[in-house]
Amino acid sequence: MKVLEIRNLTKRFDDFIAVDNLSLAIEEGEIFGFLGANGAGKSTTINMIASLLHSTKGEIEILGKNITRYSTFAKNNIGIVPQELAIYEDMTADENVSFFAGLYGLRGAQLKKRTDEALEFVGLKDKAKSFPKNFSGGMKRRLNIACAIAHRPRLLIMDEPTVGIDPQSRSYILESVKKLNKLGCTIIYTSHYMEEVEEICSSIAIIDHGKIIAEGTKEQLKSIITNTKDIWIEVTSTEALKAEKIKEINGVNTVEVEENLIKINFNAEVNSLNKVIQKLMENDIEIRSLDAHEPNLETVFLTLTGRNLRD
Ligand SMILES: Nc1ncnc2c1ncn2[C@@H]1O[C@H](COP(=O)(O)OP(=O)(O)OP(=O)(O)O)[C@@H](O)[C@H]1O
Repeated sequence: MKVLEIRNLTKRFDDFIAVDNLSLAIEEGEIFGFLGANGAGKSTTINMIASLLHSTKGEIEILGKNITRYSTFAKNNIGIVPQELAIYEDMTADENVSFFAGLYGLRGAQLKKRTDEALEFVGLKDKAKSFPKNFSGGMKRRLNIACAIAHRPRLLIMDEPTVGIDPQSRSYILESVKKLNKLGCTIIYTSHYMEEVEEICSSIAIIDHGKIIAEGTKEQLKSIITNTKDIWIEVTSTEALKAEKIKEINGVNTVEVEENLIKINFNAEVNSLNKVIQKLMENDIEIRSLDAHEPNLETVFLTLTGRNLRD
């Protein structure tokens, strides 16, 4: 069963095309990673799925029903954890959750029960009567999640839910995502943290300039780049290094410099390592060690878009 199907979705802001004829389908039970650099079009797409923004063209179906024609059905089956926190600081935690659950039509004993369950789920039951203005960033995020799940949506959309929070809350959120998914909720998860996406997502789409440029399981995405290899060169100093000079070498796809580490992605069919080493020696850059690395999602992203996910 497809929880979400998007066909030829386009969003224009005047002359600018933020989402460009995008098609996508998500099967029930997935944790779907939606990856893209800043400005790639993720939030615009998500806002159209959540009916917060009108599309210029195209169709969106939730559980087989068009979201414009069946707007109440769509609303009741979607939960959204927005990038910006959407909680009221001067309402207690349980009042916040009840308020949002109430917007989905829950009332009386059921509203109370679902509110308690949602707070318990995110580990804030003992804070039900506290005000979020006294919460840490991570606790506010968790409350935001409780507000989005109390009405038990079949599809939960999480837009960068772990930005700027402590590691403990972060792992709490990741565990809750997995637990929610086991309970039958399908999840769309956007993040700038590639390792999070590798850890929890069963399938992934990469969006760039409003278009899906790759889609599949982690393994499928990694297999796109079997014709490349990653070599990390540790040097004593990168001060004299001109990364562009290395990038010019035939067979070098990307070069990243992190402190004393140079990460190079090569085309496996061209032997360019000798030339790279020669270039480093010419610039009096002393090599400490050299390691071959398995490609990860970061490499896939870099190879396909020519950019880091976090710029
Ligand atoms: N209301 C708007 N009017 C004009 N341009 C917009 C509007 N909203 C978004 N854009 C543009 O559309 C593009 C896509 O933006 P969007 O917020 O969807 O990107 P994103 O992938 O979610 O990025 P981020 O990771 O920064 O949230 C950007 O270039 C942005 O400037």
